[in-house]
Amino acid sequence: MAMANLARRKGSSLLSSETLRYTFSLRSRGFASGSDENDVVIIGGGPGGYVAAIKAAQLGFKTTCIEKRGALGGTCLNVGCIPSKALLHSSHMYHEAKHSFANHGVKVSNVEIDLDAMMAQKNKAVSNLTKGIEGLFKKNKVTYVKGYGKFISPSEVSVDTIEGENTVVKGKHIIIATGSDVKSLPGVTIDEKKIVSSTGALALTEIPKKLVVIGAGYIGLEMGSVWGRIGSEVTVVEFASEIVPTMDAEIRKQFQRSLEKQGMKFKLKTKVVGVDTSGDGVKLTVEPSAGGEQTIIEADVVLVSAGRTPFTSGLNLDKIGVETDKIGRILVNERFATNVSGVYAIGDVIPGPMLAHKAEEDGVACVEYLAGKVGHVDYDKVPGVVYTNPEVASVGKTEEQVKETGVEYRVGKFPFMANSRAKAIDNAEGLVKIIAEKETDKILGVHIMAPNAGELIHEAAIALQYDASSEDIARVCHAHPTMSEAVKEAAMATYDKPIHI
Ligand SMILES: Cc1cc2nc3c(=O)[nH]c(=O)nc-3n(C[C@H](O)[C@H](O)[C@H](O)COP(=O)(O)OP(=O)(O)OC[C@H]3O[C@@H](n4cnc5c(N)ncnc54)[C@H](O)[C@@H]3O)c2cc1C
Ligand SMILES: NC(=O)c1ccc[n+]([C@@H]2O[C@H](COP(=O)([O-])OP(=O)(O)OC[C@H]3O[C@@H](n4cnc5c(N)ncnc54)[C@H](O)[C@@H]3O)[C@@H](O)[C@H]2O)c1
Repeated sequence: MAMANLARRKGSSLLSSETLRYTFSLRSRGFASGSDENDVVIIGGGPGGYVAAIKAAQLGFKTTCIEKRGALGGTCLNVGCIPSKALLHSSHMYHEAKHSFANHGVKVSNVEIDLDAMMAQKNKAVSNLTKGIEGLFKKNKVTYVKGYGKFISPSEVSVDTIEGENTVVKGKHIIIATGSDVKSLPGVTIDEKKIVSSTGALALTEIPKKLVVIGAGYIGLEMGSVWGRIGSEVTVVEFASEIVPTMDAEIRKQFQRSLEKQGMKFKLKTKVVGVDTSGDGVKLTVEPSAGGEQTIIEADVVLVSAGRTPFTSGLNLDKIGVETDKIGRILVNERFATNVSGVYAIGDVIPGPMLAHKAEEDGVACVEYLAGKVGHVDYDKVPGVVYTNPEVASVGKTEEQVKETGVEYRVGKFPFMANSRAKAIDNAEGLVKIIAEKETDKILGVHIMAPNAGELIHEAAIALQYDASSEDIARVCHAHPTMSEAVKEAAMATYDKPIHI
């Protein structure tokens, strides 16, 4: 995705005092007409769709958002980011109480897990947040239609509402934000009881004694951590030769060791070739990815987390002629326009990282372009975080990717073992790794493994966005004692020498 010039974007940003004038200019261009036709219609109310809807309304567009599930927030709020992070936090607290409190002189006895209470807390978090978005729609005057949308023409969407009626929503611009769904595996039928997707894994009613996870990616490692911390024996079967294949190799190796120390078992270079659910549990037949001798793994529950696939089912894309690629992703240009005039797409349904914050950025940029402004998303600088313990966060290129470009580079590292805050709290696993161009010292990638890596990474994200050098970070005064000082020291190690090792 082309990167817009930030300075230009700043220059073109709307001051609130200009909003009225701007809205008037939209009207004079035929927008916000006062008829029942919308300026912008969005199909899908996930992080891409609902953020695009709010931003469009804020820009003066008459906006309608159509969502089929009866709750806003999409996969992320309902069955993704939020419930998984709620369970990760609760299970972490249990694990800490059981295994770490005593080291800090906190004695607790009879630490027990109350699964119903844990699920209730997760459900409360989800429902508060989804209702919050409805509130934001009202505040911003976004019309919310609850139902399944399908194209009748490039400017008309027929909606089967959840009340059982049908209505047609018209728009000058229609944005497809229908997200993604679980990628199924041949011969493995998800029943959300014994064989579950992430959705089922977020709502199990009993702690499985044995959990087998298919796919060592984001979902497998996060959900495997949740259930492993509260008692499941977790085995992860991964087709590739490594876990999270997109991660920097050095960080990935340390990460795998850490998960193994926590009890997670890995069967790498292995594929599932058969599933038998006829007995009490599940029997999985696996064999080496390249073929070979078959073995059986037994499980009470199997989680299928081998990726997600764009969701466009029932939209009638064929009817209006919207082009997709071989794996069903909608093809768009740098302004998120499809090949059909007036139809756009954002989020998980188009190419790029399948992440909530990326979908949000797409949504904002797409409607900014519609408003004649300059949108901005740079897929090379989207941070990624695996919310395990420790967390692993990264932004920019891995060392392997930099090597492939042929650019000469330097690497600076700093372990949390040498960070005073990490030692003070007795949580010093992990490191910061910075990769910078040798000639210019420009930062190319930052990788962090630490308990709060998902928060620490944003300093690096800003640095990358502003083309900073490692010396730029190193010369910024960082508060003491903080984990962030490890980022500064890693930066010092990149262009010169660190102080504390
Ligand atoms: C278990 C799990 C954990 C995750 N954790 C994270 C995380 O921690 N951080 C992160 O960044 N990402 C995470 N993700 C990924 C994140 O959820 C997605 O990247 C994000 O939700 C994509 O947003 P979206 O708006 O493109 O699509 P979605 O969130 O999928 O929203 C699309 C919406 O469109 C609706 N829809 C579809 N078709 C129609 C139709 N025809 N008519 C009306 N409505 C329709 C759907 O009901 C859905 O609500 C996680 C995903 C999962 C499954
Ligand atoms: N923390 C987060 O940001 C977060 C959390 C959860 C999900 N997500 C998003 O949701 C998407 C889907 O998550 P996911 O974990 O399902 O996918 P993933 O792409 O992260 O990982 C899938 C893994 O399954 C492996 N795999 C594929 N086919 C296989 C097979 N037949 N047998 C064994 N292994 C196989 C792949 O090699 C890969 O390692 C992610 O790509 C991510 O974008 C993000």
